[in-house]
Amino acid sequence: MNAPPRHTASDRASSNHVTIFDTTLRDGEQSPGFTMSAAQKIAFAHALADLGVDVIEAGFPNSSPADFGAVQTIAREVRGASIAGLARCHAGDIEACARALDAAAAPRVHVFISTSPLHREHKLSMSKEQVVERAIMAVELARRHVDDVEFSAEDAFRTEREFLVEVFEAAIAAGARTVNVPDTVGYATPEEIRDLFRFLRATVKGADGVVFSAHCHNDLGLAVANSLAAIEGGARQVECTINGIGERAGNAALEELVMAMKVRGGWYGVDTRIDTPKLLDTSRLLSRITGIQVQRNKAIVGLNAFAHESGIHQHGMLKNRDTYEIMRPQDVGWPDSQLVLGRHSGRAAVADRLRALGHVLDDALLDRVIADAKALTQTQHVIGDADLLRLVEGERFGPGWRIAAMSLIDAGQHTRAQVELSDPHGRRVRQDAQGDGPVAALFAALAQATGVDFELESYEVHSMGVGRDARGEANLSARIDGDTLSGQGTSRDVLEASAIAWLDVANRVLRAQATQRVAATA
Ligand SMILES: CC(=O)SCCNC(=O)CCNC(=O)[C@H](O)C(C)(C)COP(=O)(O)OP(=O)(O)OC[C@H]1O[C@@H](n2cnc3c(N)ncnc32)[C@H](O)[C@@H]1OP(=O)(O)O
Ligand SMILES: CC(C)C(=O)C(=O)O
Ligand SMILES: [Mg+2]
Repeated sequence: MNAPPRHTASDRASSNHVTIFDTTLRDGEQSPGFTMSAAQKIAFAHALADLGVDVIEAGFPNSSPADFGAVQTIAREVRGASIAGLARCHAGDIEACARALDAAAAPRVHVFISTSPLHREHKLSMSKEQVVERAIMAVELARRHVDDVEFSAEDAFRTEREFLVEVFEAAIAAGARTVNVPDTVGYATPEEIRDLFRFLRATVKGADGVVFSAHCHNDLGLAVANSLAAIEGGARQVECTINGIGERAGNAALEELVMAMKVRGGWYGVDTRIDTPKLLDTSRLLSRITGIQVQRNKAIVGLNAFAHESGIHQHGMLKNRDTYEIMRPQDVGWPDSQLVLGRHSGRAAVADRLRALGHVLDDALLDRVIADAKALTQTQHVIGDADLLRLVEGERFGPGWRIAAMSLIDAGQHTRAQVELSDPHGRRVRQDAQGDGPVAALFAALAQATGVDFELESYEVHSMGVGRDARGEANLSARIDGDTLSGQGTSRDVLEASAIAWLDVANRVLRAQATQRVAATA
């Protein structure tokens, strides 16, 4: 214990480095739906250290034996970041916190007490004098165990300014190195927060020797904006969480704060140690652990953060990415931006995607494929590569056989499939066949109906799209006359997607046969 901190508090207070204090495992974990097991907390703490956060608030050790154990293991195993534990201004909490942090290379005890009139009167039943006494007791006791002590004035934003100054001065005199100014209920606006930090830094005795920290909640959706305003006001630590999880509407989202500081570095003039290309993986790890996904339009890590569907934006992106992107997707861990083809897409994006798939179409053919694609968006939201290729082949060579109807009947050890196919000339063919399972029965019926048969080299089905628009995509390939032909199909029903993929191959075989016949008679 008592290992010297890597930088003194006054170094950090005056530098342009903003300390990233991650509280995903404490404020995040204490909110409904985000409780984690000890093993999950430990795995996530390693990911946070890898990401480059400066302080990991690992939990509230006196809240339960499980949290004590998790904080203790994190303190023993995780290196590269300070490990903090939370404690009330309560001797038992502080002793437990110090014990849990015993093996940490850089331990921090974080003590807190409410200072606002509302909390003093209704929650703590304490006078101002009692709150100050408790704060001093707690910081002094924590300092007997560790050098690095943080003091938080819970509900600071709704506290009388002169009393806040008094409490912080007492905490600093007792040995606190970081003083945290939480907007516990997310009530502040950016202008007010900036002003409060400027006031505190100018007024509190000993302010130059400590780091001022912001801890903003998101009840009005202002947590990130308020944290950035606090930095403008002189805060040099921000408390935040991955994906913005935390009490009620959450805390400031780490990934948003860090990227705002990076992308708008010229404005804020500060930096962090975060290895930003790891942001997406860290966010996804948290989603896997908690089972809660971020919304598609979430900044930085949502599925739409670098996806463009509308034609005007896609056209701009293809000319110069800066038209519609303020950062590179790779800077936060995405492989690239995505131009999604859908109802709002235009010619430039369709032509570009087709070029990437090896098809350069003349204007007339491209117009027809675009019209077909727009028609397809009546029944599906997203046009995948398989859809686009089938539309091109359909326009070039005629659409070939299509599924008009299909059904499957479980007949004990076998399955019977019945298919009805149609073609653009009005021909219809109906066939049924038996197989070991639904896929075998279906493919046998298709082979008999079309007169084309082949052995599959590969066959796989996976999902594409999400929610109401989730679809199955089937991909298969077959070796025919020395060539490998592949077929793709999409549908809400994976068996129908498989049948479409099978017919995709059969139609190519039939077209090739027709072309050979024409050549032979010419
Ligand atoms: C803004 C925040 O995020 S604060 C952190 C919130 N996190 C949590 O509460 C998660 C962990 N909490 C717990 O596991 C439990 O609440 C415990 C173990 C801390 C306490 O449990 P209990 O002893 O059953 O008390 P309970 O939760 O009902 O009430 C809290 C008590 O702490 C007191 N208290 C609250 N904050 C503080 C504080 N900062 N310093 C001193 N005492 C405090 C309350 O006045 C109340 O005291 P009382 O029991 O004498 O009335
Ligand atoms: C414990 C403190 C820092 C807190 O989480 C809050 O005030 O929101
Ligand atoms: Mg909080």
